[in-house]
Amino acid sequence: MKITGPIWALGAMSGTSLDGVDAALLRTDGETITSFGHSEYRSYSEDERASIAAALGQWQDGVDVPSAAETVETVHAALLSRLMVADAQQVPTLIGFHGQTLAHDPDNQRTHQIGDGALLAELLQCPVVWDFRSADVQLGGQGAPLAPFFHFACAKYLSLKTPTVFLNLGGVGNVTYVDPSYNIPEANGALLAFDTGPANAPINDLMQARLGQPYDKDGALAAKGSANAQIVEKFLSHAYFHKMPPKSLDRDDFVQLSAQVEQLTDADAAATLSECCAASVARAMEHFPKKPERILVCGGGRRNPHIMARLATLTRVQIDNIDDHGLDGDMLEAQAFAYLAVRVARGLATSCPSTTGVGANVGGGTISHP
Ligand SMILES: Nc1ncnc2c1ncn2[C@@H]1O[C@H](COP(=O)(O)OP(=O)(O)OP(=O)(O)O)[C@@H](O)[C@H]1O
Ligand SMILES: CC(=O)N[C@H]1[C@@H]2OC[C@@H](O2)[C@@H](O)[C@@H]1O[C@H](C)C(=O)O
Repeated sequence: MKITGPIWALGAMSGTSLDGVDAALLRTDGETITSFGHSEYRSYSEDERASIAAALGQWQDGVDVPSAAETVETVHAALLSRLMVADAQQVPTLIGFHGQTLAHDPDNQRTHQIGDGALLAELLQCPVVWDFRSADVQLGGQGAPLAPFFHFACAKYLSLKTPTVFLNLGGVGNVTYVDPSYNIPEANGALLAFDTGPANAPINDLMQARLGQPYDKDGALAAKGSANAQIVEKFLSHAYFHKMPPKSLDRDDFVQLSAQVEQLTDADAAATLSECCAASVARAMEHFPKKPERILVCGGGRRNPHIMARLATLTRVQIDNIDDHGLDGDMLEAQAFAYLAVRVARGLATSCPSTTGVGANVGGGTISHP
């Protein structure tokens, strides 16, 4: 398809925290953000979440995967079809569909997202860009994070002038260091991105297992406890923190952390896991070329005042909720995949050496037409 100017694109992401699907409209030419459109969130029901959780870690479309893939496809189809007709002024001509990551192992050049984009293209009667990560990992990259080019565009949209960090606190945490004084995102020094460590996933798992709740609302439980310093120290000695970026994580790469807090009270366990999240972001600061002026936090973790306070203390950098800058911190990832879809359709790169460690700029993603 030929794209000669800004179009409305619809992006969707089902993230590693397994809470639900975000979908958002964005008007862009794949370089500049023209405007942000409607968005909607659809949480997974307990059964849907359980079907996906049961398939985590699987590489093949085996016995459990079809039901998880079907869940992902059905929920996306319903949500996306609503947004396609939400506003006659925002009708999308392209969809960016991330799917749900079940497993991620870039060292062995593999990553697995479920959800069939070709099927969605048929159902929605709209071209769908999907399978964004495979090309990058096959070429030796990390395949993640992929939001950095979009973060660069957001920095321009916000007219930022100084080095800024975008921090996403989802199931896993990831950062993009942006120096907006450069004109092209691929330029060396303009972008550096990597996963910081586990963020909400271990906290959610703890809350579910011990209290039958999906997450630690407002960090209330963590705020009542004390972090176990030994466990945090051991966590920070993990080889991942000694690796140079770019680097990325699978949701459950730190699964041993959950076992380590087993003996702690609920509150101390939540405080310890929250501290690990904040401490791993503080560690990430070591890799940035310059001290950023501020960290703009997006993703569900920005709603956790306990983690936000610990971030401010540990990083000694101003921590801002990205919403206070006029963006919607819940929707950045969905918007990122709308943006990346347009880039794929235009043959532009979606990752580069400083964002995924791939040898040269890569345009990932497959386009399926109805
Ligand atoms: N009020 C709140 N208090 C504490 N935590 C919250 C709150 N609201 C959301 N969260 C956390 O944020 C999570 C959702 O975050 P988000 O939607 O950014 O994750 P995701 O997109 O699934 O993950 P990823 O970025 O890893 O793909 C919830 O599962 C919960 O842990
Ligand atoms: C393999 C995979 O799905 N990774 C996700 C995950 O969730 C957060 C972090 O880990 C990030 O690297 C990535 O998602 C975002 C959207 C990204 O690619 O930028």
